[in-house]
Amino acid sequence: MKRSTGQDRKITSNWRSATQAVRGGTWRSEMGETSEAIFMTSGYSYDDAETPADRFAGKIPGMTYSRTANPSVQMLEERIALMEGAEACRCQASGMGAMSSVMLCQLSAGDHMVIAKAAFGPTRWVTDNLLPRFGIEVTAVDGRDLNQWQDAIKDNTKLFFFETPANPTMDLVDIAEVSKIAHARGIRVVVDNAFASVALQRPLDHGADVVAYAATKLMDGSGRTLAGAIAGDAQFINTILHPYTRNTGNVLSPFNAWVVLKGLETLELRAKAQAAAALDLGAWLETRLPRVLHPGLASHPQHDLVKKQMYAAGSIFSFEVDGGREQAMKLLNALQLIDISNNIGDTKTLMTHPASTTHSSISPATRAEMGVSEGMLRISVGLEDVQDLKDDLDAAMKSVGL
Ligand SMILES: N[C@@H](CCOC(=O)CCC(=O)O)C(=O)O
Repeated sequence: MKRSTGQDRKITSNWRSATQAVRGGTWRSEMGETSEAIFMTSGYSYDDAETPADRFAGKIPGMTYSRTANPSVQMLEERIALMEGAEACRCQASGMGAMSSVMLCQLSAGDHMVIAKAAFGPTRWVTDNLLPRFGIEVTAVDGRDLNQWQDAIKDNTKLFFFETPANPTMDLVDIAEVSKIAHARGIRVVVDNAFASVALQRPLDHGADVVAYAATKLMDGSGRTLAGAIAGDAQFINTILHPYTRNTGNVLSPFNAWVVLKGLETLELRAKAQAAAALDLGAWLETRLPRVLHPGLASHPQHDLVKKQMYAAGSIFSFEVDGGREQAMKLLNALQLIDISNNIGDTKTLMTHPASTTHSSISPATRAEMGVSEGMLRISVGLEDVQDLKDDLDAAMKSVGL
């Protein structure tokens, strides 16, 4: 591959996904390094005074300051855009940096947005507490019900936002149908795709306008760094999102961008292997517990939607124990191998009690409304041998009478 081949869309858009994940976006320095370079610099220097003036004026391309652009971050942005089938991408400092930016960059006082009520706790904190402070109205709907999306639309509705699968209820949203409803009224559709990842679901292919990520999760894949990303059409990314992030400073560090670049190289292998392990574990757990919420299982009410919009149901699922918070905590405490951890998308299997961790920032009433019960546990399946995970869960469940 030549030095700038990875940045040439005429070439890279013809590559298949595995090739894009390994080589897309790569821009080599004059040293010809094979691994992407980490440009740990905040600023840039110029050979003459006219060059920065021309770059700031947009007359010539080039870096000016790492809050605006950085070569390592730009390589990651191009790779993600390519993999998503998007025209452009901008990275953010964290997943919630991405979610808050994608809302705040396009909404103004007097606007209205609709969110699927089953969502990550801090996302609901932003929509329920922060946006109303700036005069932005939010309606939360059951994302599974197309009529509720339709009925929630007002003359000032600008944005539909949803997670699919949703954290941690595993509700799915029909991306194509909800996008049709939105587009009929000129509403932009943003999908938080962190639970699936681009390896298992490409929301833009199904009609969504923008895809947003905690790249912290499966994109990094080894639980090393916080990162966020937003991909979509060039007009939105470059003229609506970028001025917002450039001037408010929610940007990714070059080192963290490099970590995610390396993670993307193995994303497809990991996502598929972890999804297969999660399905195996979910089917086994279903023989032991009354309620396993896994869209890949035939028992999930939206199982058919997986076939329509996902390659596989993903590596994360939830289940419930009858004994509420007390029994859920005891089960976690009895684990020997699986980590008690409120994160997802790691090669290590992680389990958490959402009501007391990832969804603790929202009220008990909102949690109940979205279906996050006190007895719910969420598992993010890693790359260990599935039998070892079953043995660990089996012992823990027996110790709490399950
Ligand atoms: N999306 C992840 C991130 C876990 O984040 C936290 O546990 C922090 C929650 C907070 O800020 O309130 C997940 O769901 O695991």
